[in-house]
Amino acid sequence: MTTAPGDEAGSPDPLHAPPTPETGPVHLAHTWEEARKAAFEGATPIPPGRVPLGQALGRVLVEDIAALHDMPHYASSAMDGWAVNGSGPWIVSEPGQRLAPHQASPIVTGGLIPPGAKAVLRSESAVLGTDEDGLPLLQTGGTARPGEPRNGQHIRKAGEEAVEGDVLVKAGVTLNPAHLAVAALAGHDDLLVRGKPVVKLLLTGSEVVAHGLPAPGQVRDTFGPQLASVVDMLGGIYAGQERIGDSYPEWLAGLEDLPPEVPDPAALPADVVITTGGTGVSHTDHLRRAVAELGGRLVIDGIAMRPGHPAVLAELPDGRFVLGLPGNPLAAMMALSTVGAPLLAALGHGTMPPIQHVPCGTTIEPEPGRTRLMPFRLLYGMASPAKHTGPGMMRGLASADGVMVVPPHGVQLGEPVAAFALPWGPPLPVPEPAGAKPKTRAGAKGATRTAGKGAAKPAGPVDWSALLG
Ligand SMILES: Nc1nc2c(c(=O)[nH]1)N[C@H]1C(S)=C(S)[C@@H](COP(=O)(O)OP(=O)(O)OC[C@H]3O[C@@H](n4cnc5c(N)ncnc54)[C@H](O)[C@@H]3O)O[C@H]1N2
Ligand code: MOO
Repeated sequence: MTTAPGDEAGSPDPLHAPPTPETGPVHLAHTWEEARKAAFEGATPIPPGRVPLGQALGRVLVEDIAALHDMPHYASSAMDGWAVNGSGPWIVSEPGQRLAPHQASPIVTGGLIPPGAKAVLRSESAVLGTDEDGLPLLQTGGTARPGEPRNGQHIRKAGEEAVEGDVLVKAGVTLNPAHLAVAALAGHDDLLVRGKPVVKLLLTGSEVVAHGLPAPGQVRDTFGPQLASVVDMLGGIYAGQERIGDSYPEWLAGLEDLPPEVPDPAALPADVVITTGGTGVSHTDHLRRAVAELGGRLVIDGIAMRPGHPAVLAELPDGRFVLGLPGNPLAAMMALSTVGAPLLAALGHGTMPPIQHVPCGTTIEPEPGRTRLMPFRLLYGMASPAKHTGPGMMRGLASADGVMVVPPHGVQLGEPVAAFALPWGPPLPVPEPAGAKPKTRAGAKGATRTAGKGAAKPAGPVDWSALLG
């Protein structure tokens, strides 16, 4: 928690103040664009690794899945009934033994076909009686059709699905549940998949409570409920969270990644640790000091943007990245979009998250020296800044269609402004090239009819909800 006076309303502070001749230039190492680039270029794609089948869903396969044995690997019965050799009647012998001609033995579905067996007679097509010596004798009967059982009937032959070495799934696919089942049938316990960053969360702040209504001085945690899913949407593997207070030893231990007292073989080592809070300059903000004590280096130390300017990206000597998000909820999500999204994309073999342009629905005044990230709602195809977007708020982002990247020199009404989609939201609309004709399908159900030259009525009812903020 930052105990120095906050900057909720944009009051002067050492980092936000514009440069003056007295103070000299404010040093925020990176512009918004530079920070994205530094995060993307500072990370190398994680090499492929083997993961157990239970953790392979959604991963990209790097090595073909080939059958490690014939599938099925033994001949088995497809029915409950009798394994038989030759035509009936059959003398009944012990299960599993070699069958001589005119011998049969009981078998269940999936059971190993005994040597000598030529077919399986379903139990409902068989009648078990006795011969004149009182010994068990099997005959066809019941529902048996003429000629039943034919040679090979109801026997699943070994190798009828695949023979050893057959390629079942080609490298490059994104693994679905059926692929995992095939891999199991083929005898695999794990698969070689493309690297993907494992992310752990370190949520800090002794004032943060995870349940119920917080007392004055406490805040309800906004990160626990959302960050795991956002990490997943950004291409990471969420691997758990730890909550700590504001003391330096807790920070140090939280970042140290000491092996647990009881080792957990299923635990994944983190590639990225995302911390929340503690990026400020008060006596309770320990991120930079802990990184320094662990021998880490700062890749990004502050970004000329708002909100989210104190964001930090560091790399520890063991190769883990530490992404320090500011404690203010909206600031944290903007820092995550700016630094976390490119970082996770690069580690996971992805491309730089795209930036598009949307027409700005209002004029936004210049604010020299920093980029502003403004959640917006689309209103008649124009980006209109959402309300309730203070650094500590989430209401505006919760109703937003995307985030505008407003350059320091501002934007004019109608001018295209850079923007990005939200990880959980639909893609931003692609603007139609100037002069493009509206698409119509002649005779299509519900197609808009043009009334006169080029005039088109809106296709559906007008959505006024964006006006409500
Ligand atoms: N003297 C200065 N003070 C501050 C500056 C500055 O430049 N000079 N920058 C302000 C800005 S901007 C931000 S952003 C914050 C960064 O603060 P920290 O990263 O150190 O975070 P904390 O101080 O721990 O918390 C800030 C704020 O966020 C609340 N918080 C923390 N965790 C959670 C959570 N899990 N869920 C909801 N809210 C959380 C915390 O209670 C504080 O209100 O520094 C400013 N100050
Ligand atoms: O407002 Mo701070 O800019 O929350 O990052």
